[in-house]
Amino acid sequence: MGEHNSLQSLLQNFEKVTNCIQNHFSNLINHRSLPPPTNEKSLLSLSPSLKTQNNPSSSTSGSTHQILIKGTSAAPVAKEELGRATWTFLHTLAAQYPENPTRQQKRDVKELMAILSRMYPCKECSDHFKEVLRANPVQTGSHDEFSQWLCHVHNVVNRSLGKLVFPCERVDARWGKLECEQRTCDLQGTTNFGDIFK
Ligand SMILES: Cc1cc2nc3c(=O)[nH]c(=O)nc-3n(C[C@H](O)[C@H](O)[C@H](O)COP(=O)(O)OP(=O)(O)OC[C@H]3O[C@@H](n4cnc5c(N)ncnc54)[C@H](O)[C@@H]3O)c2cc1C
Repeated sequence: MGEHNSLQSLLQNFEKVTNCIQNHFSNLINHRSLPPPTNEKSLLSLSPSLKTQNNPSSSTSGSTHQILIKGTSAAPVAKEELGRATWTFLHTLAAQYPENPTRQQKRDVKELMAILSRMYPCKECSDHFKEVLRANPVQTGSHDEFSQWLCHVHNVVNRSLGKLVFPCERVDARWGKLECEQRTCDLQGTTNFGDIFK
């Protein structure tokens, strides 16, 4: 009888601990999901071929392979967050832009800016950026030219948003190359045959 009671209280304690862990996890999951979860479940479907490719040992039985992410949906990205990420990308690219770019690199950078002005996923921003590009054609002649040009157009956007202007003589101190071992992050064309055909 005594043994039975202590086993029962042990099981009750175990249940409390598992409930507590479950609550923590569901709080964590709900915290990530913005906007608030609906009754719908988000489905992330993997095609059978993809699943087997990525994990050949996985079972392929059944007609569908679905991961159910209960009550979660990807949080929307704020315009500011997207802007900061894009400027980080662009200034890092400028930091790695070579002193003597190839013709292809010059073309690519111009095209990238043109595409950005058409496809940047904020219409108000891309419309404004089109005008900025028209008034300030991309300067691609060298590392200094491109990074100073980018700093200048970023300042044009800053001004239009009532933000402080950044001192462009400090752009190389603010933005560095991507941290990477053994030059594996160098822009394509800086260390290969591309340079021969400049
Ligand atoms: C092409 C483009 C167009 C955009 N157009 C709009 C728009 O029309 N309307 C809108 O609301 N938002 C727009 N944005 C977003 C906006 O520019 C900011 O990214 C956003 O408001 C967040 O600003 P932030 O103050 O965090 O710093 P950000 O402007 O994002 O800058 C990030 C960091 O870059 C550094 N920095 C700032 N200025 C310079 C500079 N001139 N040169 C080098 N480094 C600098 C600073 O350290 C700063 O913290 C645009 C973004 C991009 C990439």
